[in-house]
Amino acid sequence: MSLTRHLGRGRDLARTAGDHAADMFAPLTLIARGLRHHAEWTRSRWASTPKERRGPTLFLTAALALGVFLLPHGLLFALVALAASAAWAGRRPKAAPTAEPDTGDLKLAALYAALTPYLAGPDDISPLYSIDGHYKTAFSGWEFDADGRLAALEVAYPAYFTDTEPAARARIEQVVQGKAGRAREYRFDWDEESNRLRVTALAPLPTDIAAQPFVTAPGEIVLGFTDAQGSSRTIPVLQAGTTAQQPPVVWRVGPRSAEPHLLALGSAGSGTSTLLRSIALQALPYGDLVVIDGAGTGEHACLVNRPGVHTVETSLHGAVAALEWAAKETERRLGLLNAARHTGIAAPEDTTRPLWLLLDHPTELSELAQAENRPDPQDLLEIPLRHGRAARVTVVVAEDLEALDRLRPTVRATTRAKVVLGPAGADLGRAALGTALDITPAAHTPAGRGYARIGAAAPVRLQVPATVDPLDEDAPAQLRDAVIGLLPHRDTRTEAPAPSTPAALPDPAAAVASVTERAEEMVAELGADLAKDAKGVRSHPAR
Ligand SMILES: Nc1ncnc2c1ncn2[C@@H]1O[C@H](COP(=O)(O)OP(=O)(O)OP(=O)(O)O)[C@@H](O)[C@H]1O
Repeated sequence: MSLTRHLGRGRDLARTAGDHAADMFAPLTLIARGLRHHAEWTRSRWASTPKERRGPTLFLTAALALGVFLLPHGLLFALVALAASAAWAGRRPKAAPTAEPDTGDLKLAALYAALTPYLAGPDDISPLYSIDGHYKTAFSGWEFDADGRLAALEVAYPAYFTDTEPAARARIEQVVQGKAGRAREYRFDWDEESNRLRVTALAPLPTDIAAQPFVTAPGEIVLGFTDAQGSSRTIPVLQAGTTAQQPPVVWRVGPRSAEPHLLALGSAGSGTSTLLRSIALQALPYGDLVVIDGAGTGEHACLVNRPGVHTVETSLHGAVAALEWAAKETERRLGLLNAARHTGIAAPEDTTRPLWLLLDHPTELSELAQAENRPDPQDLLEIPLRHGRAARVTVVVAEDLEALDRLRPTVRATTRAKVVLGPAGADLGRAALGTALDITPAAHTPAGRGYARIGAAAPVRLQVPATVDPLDEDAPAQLRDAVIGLLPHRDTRTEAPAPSTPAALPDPAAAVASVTERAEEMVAELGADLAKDAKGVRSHPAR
């Protein structure tokens, strides 16, 4: 007989002996389990018995035990009864703890199943995603919030998934948002190098910040507020009666700004006019405004006749006149600034005072202009848009998202600060911001909610401060008062107001001539060798 057979027989014998022993000791095990159960029951009853009743209970038990003991064969009967009841109690298998269905487990399994059709490869030998697979093979980390909602998730995906294609990404993002809850926004961080996707649910942005003076440097405009990731600083703001630190989305304007003009797009009622009003209130203490309300809804009527507001136009005729003046004013400023730069003298004060052209729904006027065969207001914006940065002229255009195609290429190309408000589909959002969003918007967004992109930076979330129309009687009185408090009055201007009507401003050619004259005088004083430079000033026409 070979050694292997010996070993095999030995194993069989040992297994048989073990089985016999288990059978033999089974009743004892049963009784022991029952006794343990009885002991636990007794302990819990004792613990739940009030202290004052413990003495009598103990006394009654001892009396019963003594009675049983004194009975003929009482002890024997008691032991048999105890063993029988222990055997009965021990017979019942210990009730498995009723496992609460883990909702997190169910949610992750559902998400895994939903992702499988998009991420499974039919020819994959060891697939991360398969019909009978488990989510733990693909999900490497997850977090749930206090309400049991998915807060963060890290997902691995196969290398063959086309993660560079926006459409493929969008499909996965839609599935994740659908399963994790459409009421929230999610940030999708695609790590293409390691084939991992990190999903983070984003907390809603505060909607209770009203219009107020913001702590910023001149030339900085607070477009709204974002999350900590979207801003490098915080500013103090009055919020719900207290001062809180909030991260602002700041847009810098002026000659050193790489994004001197802004385009705000949004669906109807999403809050683009409110954003324009918020910008106007922040710009007014340091600059002058020309407002064109193309929709003619009178939403900017609160600015009429305010110091620093040249005009608020709602008609095509008025808009064309104001924009023609703005184009000439841009040229006048450029001419004076160029001349001042050549001669080394300080530029006249009225050339350095910021001028803001705020246009709400200009495409409506463009259509009207086309029908009436009049100059298109958008064409008149060309000079301020192209040369506004040097001339301290800033253009802000607010338009309906649907009218994006009706905006002139110059307007779209030169407005390098972008805002999109309200629900925008992935394609429209990308067209408006010039890049794909790595955040999927929530199904319902409050007014003034959207995304901002300053230049080539990544888009950030944005909530515009509640800057309601003070003439809107439906708006809360508190919010209206906040705006009224910020509207300038004659005695609250921080700087001398610029001429109140466009016609009152000096003629650009005359102004250039006067600076040239002053330059010539200086040149004469400084000597003959500077005379050449003086001729140079004359030969530079105002562009
Ligand atoms: N940031 C905000 N906070 C609170 N309410 C806002 C905000 N933005 C807009 N609203 C409110 O939403 C409504 C619509 O706002 P608004 O008129 O600015 O939208 P819009 O995009 O200009 O709409 P439309 O294009 O139809 O003119 C108004 O009642 C306004 O008070």
